[in-house]
Formats: sequence, C-alpha cells, structure tokens
Amino acid sequence: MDNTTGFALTPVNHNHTNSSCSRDNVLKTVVFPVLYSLLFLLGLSLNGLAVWVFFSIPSRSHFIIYLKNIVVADVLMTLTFPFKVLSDSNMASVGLRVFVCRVSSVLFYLTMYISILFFGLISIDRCRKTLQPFKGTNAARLSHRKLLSGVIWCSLLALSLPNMVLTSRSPTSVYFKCSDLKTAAGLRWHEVVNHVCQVIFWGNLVTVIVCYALITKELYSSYARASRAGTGNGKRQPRRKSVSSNVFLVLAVFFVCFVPFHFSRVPYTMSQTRGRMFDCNLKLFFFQLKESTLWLSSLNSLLDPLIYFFLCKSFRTTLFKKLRLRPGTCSWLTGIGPDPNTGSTPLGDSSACP
Ligand SMILES: Nc1ncnc2c1ncn2[C@@H]1O[C@H](COP(=O)(O)OP(=O)(O)O)[C@@H](O)[C@H]1O
Repeated sequence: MDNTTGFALTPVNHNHTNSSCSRDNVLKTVVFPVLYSLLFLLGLSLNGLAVWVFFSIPSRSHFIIYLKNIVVADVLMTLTFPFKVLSDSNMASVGLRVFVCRVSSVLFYLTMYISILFFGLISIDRCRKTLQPFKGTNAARLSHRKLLSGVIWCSLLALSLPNMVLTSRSPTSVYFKCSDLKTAAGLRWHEVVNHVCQVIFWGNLVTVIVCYALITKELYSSYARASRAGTGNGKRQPRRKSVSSNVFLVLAVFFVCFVPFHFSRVPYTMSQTRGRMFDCNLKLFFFQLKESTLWLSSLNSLLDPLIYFFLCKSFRTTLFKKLRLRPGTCSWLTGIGPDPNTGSTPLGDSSACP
C-alpha cells in the first residue's frame, strides 16, 4: 500500500489486521467490489439513457420535476461506486480512501436520501392525481416544486457537509475506518445525521404506504363503478391487474432496497460512536450487515430506470421515439399495449407511474 498523501503513518499492526476481526476479508475486498462494479456499469448505462430521455421531456408536471431530481441523484450515486470499489478492494492509496470517507461516501448517502424524499413526494403527487384527476397545475405551482427541489438538495447538503468537514483527522495507520478520521464533534454529528436520516426514511415509507393504499382503493372503486355502469369490458381486466401489480412493484422496490439497510444502520452507527459497548466480533458482524444491506440500497439506482420504463408511459413513449421504435414495442413486457383510442391509462398519462 503506498502512502501518497503525506500522512504520517505508523507501521501496520499485522496482529490486528490479520485477526478474525479484520474488515479485510473476501466479502469486503472481492465480493462487494465485483457487485459494485456491475452496478456501476449497468447503472451508468441505464441512468445515462434515463437522462437522455428525461431531459427531452419538458418539466410540465410535478411528477416529471421529481423524476428528474431522482435521475440526477442516481447518476451522482453511480459515480461514487468506482471510489468505493477501489477503496474496499485495497487498490486505492491512503489519500483516495480518505477521500472516500470525507467526500464520496457522504455524497452517496446524500443522493440516497434525496431519492427517498422524492419517492415520497411522487407518491403524494400520484395520490393527489388519482383522487383529484381533473385538478391541473400552473406555472406558479411548477415554480414552487422547482423551489422545493432546490430546498431539499440544499437542506440535505447542509446536513451532510459537517460529515465532510469534521472528518479531518489524519489516519495513524494504513488500516483505518471512516470513524477513525472523525473528531469528537464529527462522531456526534455523524450520529445525529443518522438519526435524522432514519426519521426521513421511516416517514417516507409511511407516506408511500398510505398513498399507494389510497391509490389502490381508488383504482378498485373506479373499476367497480365502471363495471356497474356497464362500461367494464373484457379488455379492461388485464389493465386493472397490471396497474395493481405496478403499484406493488414500487412498494416492493422500496422495501427490498431500503428497509434492510435502515434496520442494520442503527446498531452499526452505535458500534461506530459507542465502540466500547461492543466487542470486535460484534462490530465486524454489524459492519458486514451494514455493507450487505447498503448494496441493496445501491441497487435502487439501477432499479429506478426500470421503474420509469415499466410504470411511466411518457418515459416509454419518448424512449421509443428517440430509438425510432414503434409505440407498442415491448407491450409483451410491460403488459400495457397502445390504447387504440387515447393512448393513455384510465387515470391519465402518468397515472401508472410511481
Ligand atoms: N446518512 C448520512 N448522510 C450523510 N453522510 C453520512 C450518512 N451516514 C454516514 N455518512 C458519512 O459517510 C462516511 C462513511 O460512513 P459509514 O458508511 O458509516 O462508514 P464506514 O465506511 O467506515 O462504514 C462518513 O464520513 C459518514 O459520516
């Protein structure tokens, strides 16, 4: 390992690093770097495609504004993966690993909570659109949503910035953890940020569940009304099935990607800031649990473009137009063919979006 940063490092304590408590096992140095490299390659391609598509769709709805924010957050998150790969596989210099603790990991978490917050806002917007389908928007409301987006980015940046600034101690050995680089105030702030982020996550999860429960209820009662009125026909049944399974898909992604991480984060943060309460094997266990569930959270940056494709009609339409494909392409995959009359779902263009 080269020391290219000018930090004064003490000789490596091989007894410690070779002990069963060392983080440098095959999971951290091989398995996750390979998994993050895959995420990086696939995520960059899919999110690059999503940027290409979304930025030719004008921001004419709250929904599109929120989706664009998620795309930007996902691209930034994806760009942090190579740093994590190099750092975890021990291929990075000490300076690069310090950079990972100070900057790229913080950016990773920042973008993750940006996505979570915008997912919550999207659910509220979809719910409003389903319950009040004829209430449109106007230029003033669109500007408010853009302002809200700016406020969310700035607030999370302000919350995260001290995690960069207070990670200011120099490493004393080539084997260090991010928490070793934090001042006492830095460790306290790290704990506070993690509590705030838990509140953000669980608050948004409740919002998503409540909104999708209301959407599902409204969709089923509107179909029941349509059937009673004699307008229901054989063709509509598959659409109802597809809308409800789409709703389930969004919830499933939210649960798989984020719930495990937020359970494992609590004991891990405690092991970082109140180290004396835990023996080294327990600390290692919580670290590995946090790393495994963090990969699931990172997987969200890859699943988001798939969600846009499967659930967002305007995304699909623009994508097919850009690739010069027929509008009905992949209807076997999406389960939704072109509507011969209106080309839209019963609740409007983006009603089946997350
Ligand atoms: N929710 C968060 N928001 C912003 N920054 C965070 C958050 N959680 C952790 N960080 C910062 O990211 C860096 C890496 O944190 P962490 O993953 O806990 O460390 P480690 O990589 O040693 O397990 C640290 O500087 C930490 O303060």
